[in-house]
Amino acid sequence: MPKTKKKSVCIVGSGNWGSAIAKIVGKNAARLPNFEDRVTMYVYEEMINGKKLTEIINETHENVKYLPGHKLPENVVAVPDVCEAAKDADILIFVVPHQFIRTLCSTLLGKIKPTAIALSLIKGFDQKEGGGIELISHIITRTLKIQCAVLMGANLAGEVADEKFCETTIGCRDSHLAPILRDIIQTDYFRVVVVDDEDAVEICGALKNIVACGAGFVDGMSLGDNTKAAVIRLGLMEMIKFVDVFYPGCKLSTFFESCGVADLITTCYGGRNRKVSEAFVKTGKSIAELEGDMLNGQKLQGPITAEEVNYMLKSKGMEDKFPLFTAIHDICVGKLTAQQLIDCIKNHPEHMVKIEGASEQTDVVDD
Ligand SMILES: NC(=O)c1ccc[n+]([C@@H]2O[C@H](COP(=O)([O-])OP(=O)(O)OC[C@H]3O[C@@H](n4cnc5c(N)ncnc54)[C@H](O)[C@@H]3O)[C@@H](O)[C@H]2O)c1
Ligand SMILES: O=P(O)(O)OC[C@H](O)CO
Repeated sequence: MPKTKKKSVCIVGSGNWGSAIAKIVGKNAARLPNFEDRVTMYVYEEMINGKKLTEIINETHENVKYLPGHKLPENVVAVPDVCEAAKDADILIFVVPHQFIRTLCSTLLGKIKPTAIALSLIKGFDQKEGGGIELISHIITRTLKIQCAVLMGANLAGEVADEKFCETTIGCRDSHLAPILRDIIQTDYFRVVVVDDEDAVEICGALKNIVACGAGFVDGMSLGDNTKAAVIRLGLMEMIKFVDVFYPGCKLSTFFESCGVADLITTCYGGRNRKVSEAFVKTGKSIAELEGDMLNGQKLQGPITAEEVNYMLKSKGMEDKFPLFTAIHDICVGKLTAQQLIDCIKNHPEHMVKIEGASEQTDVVDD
């Protein structure tokens, strides 16, 4: 029987989530016979107390800046040059803040194996000229001409690194590739469900970050749990509508996977977007300033995603159909105050009589 060639894995990114996933992928690669032991991890180089972060990671096996307190497996090797890190990889796991993906893809063009496949863990979109958005996995496929599946879920990096039980969703249309991706990711505490609805999985991961900002504004104003639940529910309804309108053919069932309602909940309670948005209301500082003050180099995705979505909604004249997404964007850029959030959603299009045959208008009886 011919032996199947072992697959080599590269993790493109080494932030908070990149490092947490490196812990899992490194252990799985060393444990499973189908993968090369050595996993490369592209690290955007920076100096920490006069020493290169790559050197610190390779010597101490800890990403002291983005995931302090957690040991990475010794077979995970930090590499500062992305082309060097990716050149031999059969599987490229992309996990950088979404604002950096275009540049990274241009750098990698022509420098990777043509047979490589990608898995994107990146939550966000990119603006397309002329008023649209592009999914990050589509950018990877279009630029690098390789297949790209996605992984999204209720996965706060710190909790995953602590090995607390959670679920995740892989969106992959290729039935041959799906089990390979599942195997490199799954552990007994990190359980994987694979669905074929790739685009919806990715869109859920991006849009929930906008809703998390809304949840943070509500917390900042101490409006309580009922209001926060309303924002989360309206956010979910806008997420579903967004997919329905712009990506028809996706499945409603995808919203009930970890990438949907579960990620929405965890981000609206424990995420960075929520935390910074709460501080935005309480301190009056700008989002950019708070990101710098509070996140030690980690990056917020919600406000930029709100801007990307708004760019598209505006160009299509559809801002009023998505009042929550629109209000959150307007608050982030200072066009509205957080206190105006509730005014924007109290007449939400979701608030209607949902009984077939009933009139939307209250009948007025003349006397
Ligand atoms: N952190 C989480 O809990 C979590 C969980 C699930 C998904 N995600 C998603 O994963 C993606 C990556 O998030 P993260 O938490 O790993 O990153 P992060 O927020 O920790 O971002 C910091 C990373 O960006 C890198 N960086 C800074 N400037 C750069 C540049 N110019 N070019 C390339 N890289 C640069 C830094 O070196 C660092 O590795 C995001 O889309 C995020 O939404 C995050
Ligand atoms: O910390 P956030 O708000 O970027 O959210 C992190 C993850 O996406 C949660 O799954």
